[in-house]
Amino acid sequence: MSKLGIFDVSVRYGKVPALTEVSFTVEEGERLFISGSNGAGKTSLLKAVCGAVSTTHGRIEVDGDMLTGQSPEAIARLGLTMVPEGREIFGTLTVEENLRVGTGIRHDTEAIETDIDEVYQSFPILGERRHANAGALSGGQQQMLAIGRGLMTNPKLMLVDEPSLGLAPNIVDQVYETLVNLQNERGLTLIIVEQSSSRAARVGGRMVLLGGGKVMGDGDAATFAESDLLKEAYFGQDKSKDAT
Ligand SMILES: Nc1ncnc2c1ncn2[C@@H]1O[C@H](COP(=O)(O)OP(=O)(O)OP(=O)(O)O)[C@@H](O)[C@H]1O
Repeated sequence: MSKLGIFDVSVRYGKVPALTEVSFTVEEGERLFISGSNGAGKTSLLKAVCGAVSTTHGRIEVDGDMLTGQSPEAIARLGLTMVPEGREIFGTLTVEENLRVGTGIRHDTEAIETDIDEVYQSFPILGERRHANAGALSGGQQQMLAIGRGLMTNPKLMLVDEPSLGLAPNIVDQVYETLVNLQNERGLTLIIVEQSSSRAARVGGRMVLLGGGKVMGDGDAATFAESDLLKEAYFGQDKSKDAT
């Protein structure tokens, strides 16, 4: 089970408000896109859920368990994992070494091997290149590796920060196909930061639109992609530009 509840959450960096009283819930197995312009608070929201930044107000719960105030490790043990923006893989380590990063504290040696095999089943190319340095992989393969590493904790809820960043559109298609397949196979709840509303609309799902650290809209991604609200969130009152 992994119902996520975000209630009146605020985050500040010193005097800079990043999120102001953000509230919404996410159902088990749902696919939710977080969208909004640069600086809207998307990454801060993911980090708050994972415990990587402290909240200054409000609470975050998963299945009624309070996440607020817990360490990132404790939150990961509850079944949440974050795939960071920029992927943060270790280029000088091999693909397999990257998957093993973070398993050092686990004692279930057999389960680790099973988890690695399952990642290779989901991403055959990673299995083929398991002994290659991760830095030698293409951008798309590195994104797959970052997602694969996230799977090593057997998450119920995966938060993915801008998986399309820096990738060619056809590679982005592949990354999303993989994410959707993983979701269908594992019953994952997915929360994905995606700046392109047209991309979110094509993949399909719900969208929470952030603007200036606040929720500006919450609804079907395809409906939002057509709406003025989206342009307002990206460009204030200037609706002449394209937010796609
Ligand atoms: N470590 C930090 N220190 C100070 N201010 C920060 C820090 N991280 C983010 N901010 C500020 O908090 C606000 C929200 O930033 P955040 O990165 O969450 O937005 P975002 O929607 O993810 O933006 P982007 O699309 O550019 O990644 C911005 O005003 C940003 O400048």
